[in-house]
Amino acid sequence: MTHAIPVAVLGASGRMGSEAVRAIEAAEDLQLVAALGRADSLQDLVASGAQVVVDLTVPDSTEQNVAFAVEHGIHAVVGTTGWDAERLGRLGNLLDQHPGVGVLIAPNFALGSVLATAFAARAARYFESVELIELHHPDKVDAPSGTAERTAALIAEARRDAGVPASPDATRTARDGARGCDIDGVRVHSVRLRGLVAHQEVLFGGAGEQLTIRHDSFHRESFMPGVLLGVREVAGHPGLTVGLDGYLDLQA
Ligand SMILES: NC(=O)C1=CN([C@@H]2O[C@H](COP(=O)(O)OP(=O)(O)OC[C@H]3O[C@@H](n4cnc5c(N)ncnc54)[C@H](OP(=O)(O)O)[C@@H]3O)[C@@H](O)[C@H]2O)C=CC1
Ligand SMILES: O=C(O)C1=N[C@H](C(=O)O)C[C@H](O)C1
Repeated sequence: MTHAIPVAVLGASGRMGSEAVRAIEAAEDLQLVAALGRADSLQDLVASGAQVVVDLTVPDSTEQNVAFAVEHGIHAVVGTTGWDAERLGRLGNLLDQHPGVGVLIAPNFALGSVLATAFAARAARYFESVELIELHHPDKVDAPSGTAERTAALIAEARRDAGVPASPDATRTARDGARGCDIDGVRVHSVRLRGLVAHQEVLFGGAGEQLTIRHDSFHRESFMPGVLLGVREVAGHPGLTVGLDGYLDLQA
């Protein structure tokens, strides 16, 4: 049998990090070599001998964590939000200087969510109107969700490519926030509610019809197969990959 991949988790005591620690410990082909939090030094990553780090921390720290990993030749699987175009650009440049290293930035590790986003991008050109609602637990620190940012961007790109005009909207007066935020012309509404985990609806409207593409994560175990897939695959995908779909064959 081949050796187990040594893996470190950053943000190991958080909601996602603790779930990832359990999943990695239960996987025979992976070995958890470090479970680190805010108080630990990133040097512990190097000392642990990790080949792959899973970053499940906070938007404020993820960029420096991943840069450190790349500079030390450690592949990174990143679920943390906050990776806007500027940060991705800087990471791409850094990876150019470390050509053997792979980084996966996965806005959502749940297979159903990855599929829902792909379906939404596919449907985007066929409807006059589109809006998006994301719904999460109230302990989430960022809004809108990273998944919503990515879904909206892909929908906008598909509509632009197909020459679809902006969604109709006659609103002339509105309270702040009433129409959500605007991501590339797609309105995104964020709900924070105790009892929820992670949910998203993409609403498409055409004359006399509506298509809703909804995904629900009821438990964080839904993200674990994607985390494990990322850990197993990242070394084989040098450079930057955005979206778990980059490791899946969604055309099949
Ligand atoms: N891609 C996906 O499928 C998913 C992504 N997420 C994203 O993952 C991130 C984490 O979410 P969640 O687990 O709910 O958040 P939590 O707040 O529960 O966990 C974050 C953890 O990171 C730790 N942390 C903060 N700063 C650092 C640092 N500099 N170095 C190491 N650890 C640090 C925190 O420690 P302390 O408590 O000491 O502050 C905390 O334990 C979010 O961005 C979220 O949006 C969440 C679910 C799924
Ligand atoms: O904070 C969360 O919980 C989640 N964060 C990610 C996001 O912002 O999209 C993924 C999932 O929605 C859960």
